[in-house]
Amino acid sequence: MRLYKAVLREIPENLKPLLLMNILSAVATMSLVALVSTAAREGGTGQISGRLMLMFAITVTLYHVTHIYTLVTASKDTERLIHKLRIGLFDLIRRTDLVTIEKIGHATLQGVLTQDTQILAEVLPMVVIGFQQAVMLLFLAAYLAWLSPVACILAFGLAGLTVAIRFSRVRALRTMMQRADEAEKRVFDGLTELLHGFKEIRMNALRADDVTRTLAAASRESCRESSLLKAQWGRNYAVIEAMLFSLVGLMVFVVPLWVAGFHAVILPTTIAVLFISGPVSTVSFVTPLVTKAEMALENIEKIKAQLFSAAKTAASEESELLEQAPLSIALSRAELSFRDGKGAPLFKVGPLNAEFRAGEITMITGGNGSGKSTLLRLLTGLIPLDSGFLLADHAELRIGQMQDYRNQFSAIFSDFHLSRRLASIEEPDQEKIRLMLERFGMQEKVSVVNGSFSTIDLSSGQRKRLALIVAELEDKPIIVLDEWAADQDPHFRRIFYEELLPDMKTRGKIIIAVTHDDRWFHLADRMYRMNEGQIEETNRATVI
Ligand SMILES: Nc1ncnc2c1ncn2[C@@H]1O[C@H](COP(=O)(O)OP(=O)(O)OP(=O)(O)O)[C@@H](O)[C@H]1O
Repeated sequence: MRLYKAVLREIPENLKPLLLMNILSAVATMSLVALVSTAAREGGTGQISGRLMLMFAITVTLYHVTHIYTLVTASKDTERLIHKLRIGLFDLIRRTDLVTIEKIGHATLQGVLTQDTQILAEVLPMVVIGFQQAVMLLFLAAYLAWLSPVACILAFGLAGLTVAIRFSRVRALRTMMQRADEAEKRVFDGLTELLHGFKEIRMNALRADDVTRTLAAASRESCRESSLLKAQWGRNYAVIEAMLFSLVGLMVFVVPLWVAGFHAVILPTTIAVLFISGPVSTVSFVTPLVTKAEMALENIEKIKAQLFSAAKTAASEESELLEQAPLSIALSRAELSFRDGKGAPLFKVGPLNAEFRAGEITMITGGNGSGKSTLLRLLTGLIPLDSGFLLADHAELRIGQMQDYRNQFSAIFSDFHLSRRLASIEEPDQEKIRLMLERFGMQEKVSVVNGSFSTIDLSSGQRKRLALIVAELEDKPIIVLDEWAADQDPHFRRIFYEELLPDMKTRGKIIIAVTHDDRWFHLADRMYRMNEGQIEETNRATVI
């Protein structure tokens, strides 16, 4: 029971009070059956005592209070469980390396963090109610056994048989749920394709037809799987209903034929059986939901385990600071292979040997797909090496130092993300921001208000300029720029190469720039060229 273990591990605080309330509510239900039976008997004589009415009112109140407590606590605890699971996942995600995150995929992570947690949120309170009703059934069974052992055996025999039939179908239902979930995921993927590729789709009828055809097929499949699943649910529900009516019939028509003197207890027994019907129905309704919640939790835990093992390799428990801001960083015999799902290598980078020094501009060039971005990811510690070493000031970096090492960088990757909040800067220097916005011709468009840019709805070149302003404000010892100037106009390109990079150099930064701008290669102190995953140091003249 994955679900039970998770509850025990994450939110054990209210389990005992919940159990107590469940027992009280079961006692209240049992008392209600007895009171209703007595009142029905007394009603036949034309006299109902006020004491009985008072006891009835107290018992109903007790049931109501315990039920409310169970519902409210279960809902609150479910949200608490989800919050804890999410916080755990957020923390693991931030500690995991980039390859693992990319391998798992954004869609899967989003699915786990939203859909699966949502399923838990909906289902867990119902499971608690199911448990409450199961406890109630135990007490009602005891009461029925006291009234008539034969009636108890027959009633619970039939109820047990129905629930057993339901259980035998759980595996089939689970498979159906999985198929319905997978079909729904294909619809989601198709929708993502439709929305992300909207521009291309609008411009090309053939592409639009193909995407909508695929999406329609996925939706049809999802419709079919969900219909099958819901039809099965409907059939199951009908079986339960038929069982409930059969139970009453059994008590009224069959048992009196077998058991001598049963007529004396026929009224309380029938009332007890009517009270059993609700809980049996709830328990059998909740059973497949447990399966659904278990599946959602399984998804969450699978991703959590994947993230955990990657996070464990990426960082040690003991975090260590570097002795100083590095004056040189290097890769030595560094290797990395991208592999497919079966482990077969797709692309190998390395062995890489390269050094980057403070007060130097190092430019990296190379064709598309030659491994430049991968080199930057390895050098910045975003992805771990398969073999070889990452060095700072000629000393191999220890796992515990990796976070502090990464903290030494400002980076603008080709797929950079610009955040509106200047979260990486403790106290933004307003004057410096104003001057930089002016230098980049952005003073009319953007300002910084309460530590956030007033807008980031800008052109891609303008967003890159803002990213560079952030990097300058961070003022880290190492700056990595992946084709920063590629989408800048000639004016800002010139400012970048002839003013900004030399200025950073004077301030003693390690500057690493991937670039194809051969017009400015002469400004590099060191040049590397990447080719099919290999790196070679080259002199500027050869490259030009
Ligand atoms: N996550 C990944 N999984 C599998 N292969 C990858 C992955 N990332 C990159 N590759 C492969 O590694 C090779 C190098 O990619 P990389 O992005 O480093 O090249 P690049 O030199 O930066 O290219 P470009 O100039 O086009 O940006 C490519 O063949 C690419 O297909």
